[in-house]
Amino acid sequence: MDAVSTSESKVVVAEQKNLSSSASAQDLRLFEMEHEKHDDSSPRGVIEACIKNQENVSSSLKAKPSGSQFCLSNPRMSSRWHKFFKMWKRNSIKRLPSFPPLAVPKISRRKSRSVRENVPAGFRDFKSSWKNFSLSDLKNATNNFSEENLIGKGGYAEVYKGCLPDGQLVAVKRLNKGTAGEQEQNFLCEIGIIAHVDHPNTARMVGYGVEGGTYLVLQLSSQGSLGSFLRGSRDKLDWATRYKIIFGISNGLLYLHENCQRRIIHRDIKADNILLTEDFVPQICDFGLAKWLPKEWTHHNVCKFEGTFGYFAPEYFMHGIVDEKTDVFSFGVLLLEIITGRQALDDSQQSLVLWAKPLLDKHDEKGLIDPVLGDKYNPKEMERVITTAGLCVEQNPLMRPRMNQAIVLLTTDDDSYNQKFLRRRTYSEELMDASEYNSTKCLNDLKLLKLRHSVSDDNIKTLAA
Ligand SMILES: Nc1ncnc2c1ncn2[C@@H]1O[C@H](COP(=O)(O)OP(=O)(O)OP(=O)(O)O)[C@@H](O)[C@H]1O
Repeated sequence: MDAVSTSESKVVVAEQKNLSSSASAQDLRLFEMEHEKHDDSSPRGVIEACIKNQENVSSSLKAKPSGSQFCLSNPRMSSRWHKFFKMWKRNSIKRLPSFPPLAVPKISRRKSRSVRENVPAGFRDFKSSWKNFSLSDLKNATNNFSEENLIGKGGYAEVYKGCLPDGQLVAVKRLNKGTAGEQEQNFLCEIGIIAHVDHPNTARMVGYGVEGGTYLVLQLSSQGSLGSFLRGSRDKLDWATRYKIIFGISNGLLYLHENCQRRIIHRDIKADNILLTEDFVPQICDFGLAKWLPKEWTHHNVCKFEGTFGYFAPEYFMHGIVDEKTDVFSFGVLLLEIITGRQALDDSQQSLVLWAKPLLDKHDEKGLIDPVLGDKYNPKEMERVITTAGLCVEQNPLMRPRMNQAIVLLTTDDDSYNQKFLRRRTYSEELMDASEYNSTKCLNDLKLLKLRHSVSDDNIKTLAA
């Protein structure tokens, strides 16, 4: 049996909106939360937009639609995503061959063109190749969801290895944690993001199932997760493989942040969410927490504190701020794990960032590098990865590189670029002095966090890293 991967340090620490001590920041957060509810750019927003479109389509066949009739402020819209899910389930059981948004009513060619033009961009690209699996298809594939087929467990789901009748190996993700409503929501969020994602370094979906639960069917990554190599008894990875993995993850993350149709922030970059193909090509998976950010937004504020301890950027747990730099911080933690062979949080809940910071500051490469590697690594590559990791886990987001800069840092020996970046850091350091991310503020916020959520002193130390 394959080793079962678990993410026990996964947390959902509940409402965090009162953490910020400033009233105006809170007001802004509440205002943004209100906007989030009507945000066309979130997965749910797009799904609502789709229903809006579908209703427009059907009414356009019956009567002249009034544009405002379907605006998001219409009270009927509030429960639409739920209606959508119900409709989907109903259609699904009728075994529609493809994802519902493509199943628009039959209309004339001219109307069809105007309908297509009205379909939100994301929905035009929903994969018609996705298969809709019945519950019995999935049971047959996974040997009735047997223990032997269980290959992973996360905070939201259990993942089973499966084999389709044509011999294709798949991973069946059964979203079975939380209430039925939460399962639906997680399912729609994940599917809403993954529909837009198409890159060699992101997980590939084969289909879905909505009968007797909610299921995502993904291509099987036969080497399992990077997490399973970093802990446990599997053979340790050599440096060439580690470097290939680092390069692939950085490309995948750059794609999500900058090159995908929408700006996607993953929010849960960690070793367990990096799958490895037979040839150790890394694929970012688990888009359950991912967020879309409209181009014009600098960042997003979240009201629910979700993610994995050990990978949180300080601005995220202190203020709920989500943007590219929160992913960059988690990517930095991941780099440190790959360099050192240590975990983001060890068995005694000590933070890797806290442990590594003094060594990074002293440029103590020998102290950082995984002893398993001995001297079997490319020193230039190692130096570049260490420098990049150090920058990515900077406490102040301004000092962290964007992913396109991280890739240059990881791949170039051009000292002038590195120096330019490091000079910018000096300026940012000055900014940091004036910023709210000073240690007193940080400790105050952490004490509040402790009071509100019974976080242990050890975790406070960890979070302060
Ligand atoms: N396509 C796949 N191929 C092989 N293994 C997979 C695949 N998808 C998931 N897994 C395994 O299952 C584990 C859990 O999957 P995933 O992270 O998607 O679940 P989750 O409940 O959303 O987790 P999390 O708590 O991180 O949100 C992964 O760490 C990995 O070990």
